[in-house]
Amino acid sequence: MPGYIKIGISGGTFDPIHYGHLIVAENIRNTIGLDKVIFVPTGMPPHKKHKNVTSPIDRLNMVKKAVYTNPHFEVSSVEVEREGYTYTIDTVKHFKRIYGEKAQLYFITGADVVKELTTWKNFEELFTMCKFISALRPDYIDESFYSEIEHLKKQYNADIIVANIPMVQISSTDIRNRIKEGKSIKYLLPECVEEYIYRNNLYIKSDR
Ligand SMILES: Nc1ncnc2c1ncn2[C@@H]1O[C@H](COP(=O)(O)OP(=O)(O)OP(=O)(O)O)[C@@H](O)[C@H]1O
Ligand SMILES: O=C(O)c1ccc[n+]([C@@H]2O[C@H](COP(=O)([O-])O)[C@@H](O)[C@H]2O)c1
Repeated sequence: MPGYIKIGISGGTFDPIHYGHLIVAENIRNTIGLDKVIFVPTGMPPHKKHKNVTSPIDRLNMVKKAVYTNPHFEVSSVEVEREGYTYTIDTVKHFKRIYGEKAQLYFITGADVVKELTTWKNFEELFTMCKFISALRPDYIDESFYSEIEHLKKQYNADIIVANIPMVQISSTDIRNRIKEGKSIKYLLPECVEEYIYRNNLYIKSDR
């Protein structure tokens, strides 16, 4: 259909962004034929109320640096700029307003997030507004993952695709722990992000 574009939205805390996020987004872009992927760092994530998350501005800066060299990747500060807790339903409505009916939105998640989708604000309405694509993730794939996908499809008519792409064993938690323990984080995230972390003394005293 002429003028019809496919947009991926990669939402995350990105504390920090790493090659897992980037490799998954690029592979999904290729597999699904997305025109672009917009990375949306969370502002105040409601599900991490009790955790000590790095400032939104530092997380946004790291995402900007990480995606800079990919012409198909963009960054949106819409959640970082929003007052109060940030919810995906508001973000998807924001992109619907911008791109209108000419776009199909695909929200990209990892397998760990799939099991939490029914706890999200207005998730039933969200399922009517965008498709979901889940990347497999080591340690999160078992019988219950696939039965949850079937449940979401059957019960809520969710359009949710499991991406057939290689798994990447990298997490932000592991990166933060390595920094705290004085270990190397080389090859887990782009060098420009690594430099940003050390220049700004991030995660050295992380209590997560
Ligand atoms: N290695 C990975 N493979 C597939 N999906 C991933 C991977 N890392 C993160 N994701 C997905 O990216 C989104 C944002 O993740 P997030 O920024 O919380 O990273 P994380 O590595 O899971 O962080 P943390 O270890 O702090 O929980 C989530 O949907 C998550 O499932
Ligand atoms: O909208 C919600 O209620 C909601 C609840 C929990 C998580 N999310 C979104 O899920 C995405 C991944 O979150 P996280 O914690 O795995 O980085 C991120 O974009 C969050 O805003 C959204």
